Amino acid sequence: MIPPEMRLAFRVIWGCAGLGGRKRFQETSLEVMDKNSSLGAIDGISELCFSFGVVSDIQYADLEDGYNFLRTRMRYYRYSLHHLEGAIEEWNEESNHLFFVLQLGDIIDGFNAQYKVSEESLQNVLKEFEKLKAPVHHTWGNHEFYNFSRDYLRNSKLNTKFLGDQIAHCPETTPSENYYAYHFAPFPKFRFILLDAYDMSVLGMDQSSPKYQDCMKMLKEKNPNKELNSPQGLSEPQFVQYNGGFSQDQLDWFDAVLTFSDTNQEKVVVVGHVPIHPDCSDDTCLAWNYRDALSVIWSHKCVVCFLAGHTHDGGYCIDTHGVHHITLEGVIETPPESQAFGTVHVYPDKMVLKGRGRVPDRIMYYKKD
Ligand SMILES: Nc1ncnc2c1ncn2[C@@H]1O[C@H](COP(=O)(O)OP(=O)(O)O)[C@@H](O)[C@H]1O
Repeated sequence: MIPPEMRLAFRVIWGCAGLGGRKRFQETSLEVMDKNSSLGAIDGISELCFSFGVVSDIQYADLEDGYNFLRTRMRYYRYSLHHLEGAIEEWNEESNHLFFVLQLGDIIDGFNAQYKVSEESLQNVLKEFEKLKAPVHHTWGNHEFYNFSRDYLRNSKLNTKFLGDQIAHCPETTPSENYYAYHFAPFPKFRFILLDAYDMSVLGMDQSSPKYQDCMKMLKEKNPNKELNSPQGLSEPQFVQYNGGFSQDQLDWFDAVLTFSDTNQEKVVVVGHVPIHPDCSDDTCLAWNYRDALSVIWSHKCVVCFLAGHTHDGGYCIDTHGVHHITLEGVIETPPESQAFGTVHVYPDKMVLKGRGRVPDRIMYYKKD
């Protein structure tokens, strides 16, 4: 489904020519290339289709700055809201071609729950997002579950499943209500899939449910430590409580959507809070069954990239199947003098991430058929 505010722009673009809006966006495309030397290295004749914003791990709390668990990184709990404010101002300046923003999860910090201010803090952050001229797609991370139950999230403004598309003649591409995942096509031949990386998890779940019991059993089999957040001594260090994974049910749905996209010759961007490739993340921050998600992706040709957050340090790799993996630098560990967000410009042959502050620029060429 195209958000109402995008429909006019969409019609103008699609009315222009072939793979979308060539005349309308050519000027913008050259402007983007000129502004940044590393992007300027690409031949500027490629034409912009649309753009989208990315931001991750805002983790807002009305608290003094403090360290992470390992005391290696400072967290700027209060300033994260100012960083978001700055990002929204810049995105609004790009609003003629910015179709939407992806919020990659951990929107407020778990400390809010301890101080019983989760709802208030969430409102503060959502109030900032309301200033954005484009719609926001929200992903759920571990900190969503430190603050809220899954049932609460389902009925909250963090549930943006209503922005998802339905493919009527292909019912297997409709996600189940058992996990928070959906797909949407903002532009002809481009599809975005939001995955639920805490579908299998011990966070935010009704502890009397069979699913919770199964997940706890699996976690304890993989992690014998008394403290389930500790990866100490594990051969598979991703099996800690603050990570999660994908159910077979969700993976089957994911596979069905990618089959549709392959047939429809689409380019696909996959989004989840938790990274799924060891070369773009710390081993302790990967999804429990990241290999299963990679196998699904690798059995299709349509996936261009996987976008994640969670690790805060950021990361990038291109895997053996030509899929790009970007782990976005977290807003929460970004000092006031810097920034951490980006805009991805989508072209017929590549996607170009224009990073701000700690987020580096990246060029993601599509695989050759
Ligand atoms: N190595 C570790 N050993 C034990 N507990 C840990 C370890 N690393 C993190 N934790 C705990 O796991 C939880 C999540 O860690 P944290 O770094 O805050 O996650 P995030 O990066 O998502 O904010 C916190 O309660 C933290 O204290």
